[in-house]
Amino acid sequence: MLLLPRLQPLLPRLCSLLPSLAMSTTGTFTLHQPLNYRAGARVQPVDGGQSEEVYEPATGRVISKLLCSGEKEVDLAVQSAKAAFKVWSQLSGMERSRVLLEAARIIREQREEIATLETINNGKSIFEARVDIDISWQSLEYYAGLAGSLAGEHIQLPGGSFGYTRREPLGVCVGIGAWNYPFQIACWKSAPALACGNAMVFKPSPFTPISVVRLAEIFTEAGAPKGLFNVVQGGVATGQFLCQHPDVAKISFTGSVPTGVKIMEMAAKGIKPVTLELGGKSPLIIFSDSVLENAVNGALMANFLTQGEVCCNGTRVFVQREILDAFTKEVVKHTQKIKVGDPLLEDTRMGALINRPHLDRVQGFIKQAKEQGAKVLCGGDLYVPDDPKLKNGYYMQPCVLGNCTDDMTCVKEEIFGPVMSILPFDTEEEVVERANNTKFGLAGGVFTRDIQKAHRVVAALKAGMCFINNYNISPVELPFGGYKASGFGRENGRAAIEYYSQLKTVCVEMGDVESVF
Ligand SMILES: NC(=O)c1ccc[n+]([C@@H]2O[C@H](COP(=O)([O-])OP(=O)(O)OC[C@H]3O[C@@H](n4cnc5c(N)ncnc54)[C@H](O)[C@@H]3O)[C@@H](O)[C@H]2O)c1
Ligand SMILES: C[N+](C)(C)CCCC=O
Repeated sequence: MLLLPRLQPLLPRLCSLLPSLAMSTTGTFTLHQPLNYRAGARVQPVDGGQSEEVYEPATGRVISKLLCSGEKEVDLAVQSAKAAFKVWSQLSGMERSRVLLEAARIIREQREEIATLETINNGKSIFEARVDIDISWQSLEYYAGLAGSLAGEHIQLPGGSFGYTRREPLGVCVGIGAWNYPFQIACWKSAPALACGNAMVFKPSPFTPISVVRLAEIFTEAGAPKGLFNVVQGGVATGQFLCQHPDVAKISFTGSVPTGVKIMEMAAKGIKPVTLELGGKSPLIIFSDSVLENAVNGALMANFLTQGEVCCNGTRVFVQREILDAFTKEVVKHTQKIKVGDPLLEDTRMGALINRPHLDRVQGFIKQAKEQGAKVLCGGDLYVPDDPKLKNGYYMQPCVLGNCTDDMTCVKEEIFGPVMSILPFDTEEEVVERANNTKFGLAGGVFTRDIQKAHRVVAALKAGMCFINNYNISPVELPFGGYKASGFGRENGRAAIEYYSQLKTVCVEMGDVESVF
């Protein structure tokens, strides 16, 4: 019941939007409304085939069912986006900006409701879900700010002739999302796409289909043309229909490396540009001259947000040998204090993992780590909360592994769970070489008081998103994306504009035509 007083002022609105949310504590929410959104309304897919159960990770309950969209429904969504694109792309940047600002305002106003939905469907703590929703509306505000200033160049040519460039939208963009940050991923994709004048069809992960439909409703409420942002639900087949659709101009994908490869293959066939935000196994390097408390807090931030299900997590924690014991002792002490349990309770800091198969997979990594010689310094076991309604939830104790070496599976593969591996090192040269010895290149972090060393080391890291003396903060002004197998293209920051627009060059002759013939 802890959230109810906080939700009280919103109750009339919540009751009208999602009747069961107003009554929700963990274990009470159900949703029977359609989960597709097309042409400004929730709809059932015209050719909905397979039905998928949607779970509440905190309890293991089925809370909704989605119908996977087939080829016809995908086509209707794309046609709806195409129609909206005709109108939206003709607006000025300032006009588009106003709609995005209004959407950001509505998200702020409904922060608690959306964060609650996210927590119920994803399993992350309400504390974190609120931060995700804040980052989401900030993304809309940021691109609303840029929309009015998107412009080309004027270039003088001989004899008074000149050229100019126009920054134009691409058309209908497809967004495909992962389940760890459902609402935030949709905002990171839709905000720059819409600011540039595109329309979007978004497919969330079938594990977390719920909150993105709220985003679609909010865009409509904010004054976007009907069809500007559509949602189709489904898994592999629905994603493939989207990627292969001839009227889709661009695909922005967040997910695993193997799926990223398939997306790129499909995009290649249609010569469509792609943005790939893929997985990682990022290094966090802690030098002996770090402020120990900051380094420990940084390592916790780098490993345990969203139950460790974070693409850019710094899961290979390299610690300089002089402080290995002191760092390990502190990090274990703090990890043991992380409150695991009901994600809707205010003091919970780690909720439930996304589903049973994923929890089993993470447990498998820990078992294998032990077999390969790693030592469990804390956590790693399944956690069964006392509250009977949480008995079938997907909980585990956050885990710190010591005695790790670079060749262990837990150090090489993305676990996507709350498992930190500690690796000792001696010299700067050695640690840079080991940190880069991975197929991934999403992120990296350095803790040191030596400013020259900090910049030298991040310059040497082969990773797209580097942190000095912090980790996993996400200002929307900063570009985010990977090197190597972690993908390419950028979300956030001005850089994302490049990936949602194209440049037209216009050459203007002011004199007569001098033919060479
Ligand atoms: N770099 C980032 O920004 C970022 C952010 C979040 C998650 N991730 C990565 O995502 C992975 C976890 O997410 P996941 O399990 O949802 O990934 P996933 O690759 O299994 O699925 C991602 C999305 O792709 C869809 N999909 C699956 N196969 C498809 C196909 N053949 N064609 C079209 N669409 C298809 C899924 O339905 C889902 O919506 C991790 O590897 C994580 O690192 C990366
Ligand atoms: C908001 N974070 C923590 C930087 C995560 C970004 C998305 C990666 O999964």
